[in-house]
Amino acid sequence: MTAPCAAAAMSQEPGGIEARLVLKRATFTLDVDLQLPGRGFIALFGPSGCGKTTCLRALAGLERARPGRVRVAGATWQDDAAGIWLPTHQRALGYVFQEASLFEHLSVRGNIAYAQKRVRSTERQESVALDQAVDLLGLGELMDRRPATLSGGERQRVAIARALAAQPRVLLMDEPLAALDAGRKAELLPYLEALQRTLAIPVLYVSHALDEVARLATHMVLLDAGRVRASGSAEDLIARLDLPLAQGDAAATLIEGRLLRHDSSEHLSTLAFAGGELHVISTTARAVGQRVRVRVQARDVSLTLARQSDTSILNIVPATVTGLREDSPGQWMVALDAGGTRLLARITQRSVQALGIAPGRELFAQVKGVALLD
Ligand SMILES: Nc1ncnc2c1ncn2[C@@H]1O[C@H](COP(=O)(O)OP(=O)(O)OP(=O)(O)O)[C@@H](O)[C@H]1O
Repeated sequence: MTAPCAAAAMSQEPGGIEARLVLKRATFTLDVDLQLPGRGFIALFGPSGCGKTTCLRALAGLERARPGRVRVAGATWQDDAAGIWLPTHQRALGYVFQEASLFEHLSVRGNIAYAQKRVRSTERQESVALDQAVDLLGLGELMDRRPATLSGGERQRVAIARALAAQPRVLLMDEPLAALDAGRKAELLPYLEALQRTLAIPVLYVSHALDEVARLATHMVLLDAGRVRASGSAEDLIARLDLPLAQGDAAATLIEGRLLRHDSSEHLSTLAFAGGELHVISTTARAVGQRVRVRVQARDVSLTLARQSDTSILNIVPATVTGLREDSPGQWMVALDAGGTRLLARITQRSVQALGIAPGRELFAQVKGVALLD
């Protein structure tokens, strides 16, 4: 944790993360080859036991992959072929666990300062960025408090700020919300979203909660039994019919757009995306032109062959069917392309037959619910 780098809104040199990791255990083998972007939230996603934590620990050097090769932002942390192995404390990384282990005898300020001290003084050029991290995590009011007086969510915010104070080139987060109840999770998520928008370093984020991933992830790695089943943009992976994410009640798609206007009397924002416009209820006024991301659940999308006019549904988008698959008895998942944006609709088998739904069919997607994510 000694190299200089951006903590918050400063730019990281290009390079991203490259990792070739093979780690064999008695009943499990991690065998992955990852090329990941140099910024954004990268979700490591998959069922329990698929190797998410092992992958994070191997990247951090807490466990030794053999063979292994890890490069982060141009720095080589491990290359067995070249005889290079950096122990964890020499890797410029921050690690946030399920439960924050803070120094109980130090204040919040003391905890953060401790991490900052570990960065060599010649490399400490990021104090502005650190202030930003403290700001982003809303810690201003808490700086003099002792950990014992903080809620679980507040402790996690301190743990994240402390990890950023070490000027990491990558932030590793292992299910940081898993130990929190629903209320605390909801409190912490907006802070994570702020980090997602602002941090110039990549965040590898382990989770098996699809709703969390849908809110935060820009890139996704889907792991299955120690191997990479798919890696790509969260928008793409989440909507692929050949992957298990586009299944059941939780199936949803992510749409990126720009805010066109906001009507404060109706609390209605309109955003433009590649497939047209979407209206979404929003109680906070936002700057026109701002990038916004919305989530549309497959169960909230219905299909019509002709554009409806006498309907309470505001969002009607022309789309083309790209594929379909049986989702559960009597229910089908239909994949759609709306001007290059992926959408999913979950409809009954009877409707599939009645409307003649098949790849290439042009129709209209009626979107009943749109949730604004950031
Ligand atoms: N210290 C260990 N010794 C032996 N096997 C282990 C050890 N730690 C984990 N495993 C096994 O390695 C596999 C991958 O575990 P890992 O914790 O990486 O999975 P995970 O995807 O993070 O799971 P979860 O979502 O439940 O946290 C599992 O089969 C697990 O039982």
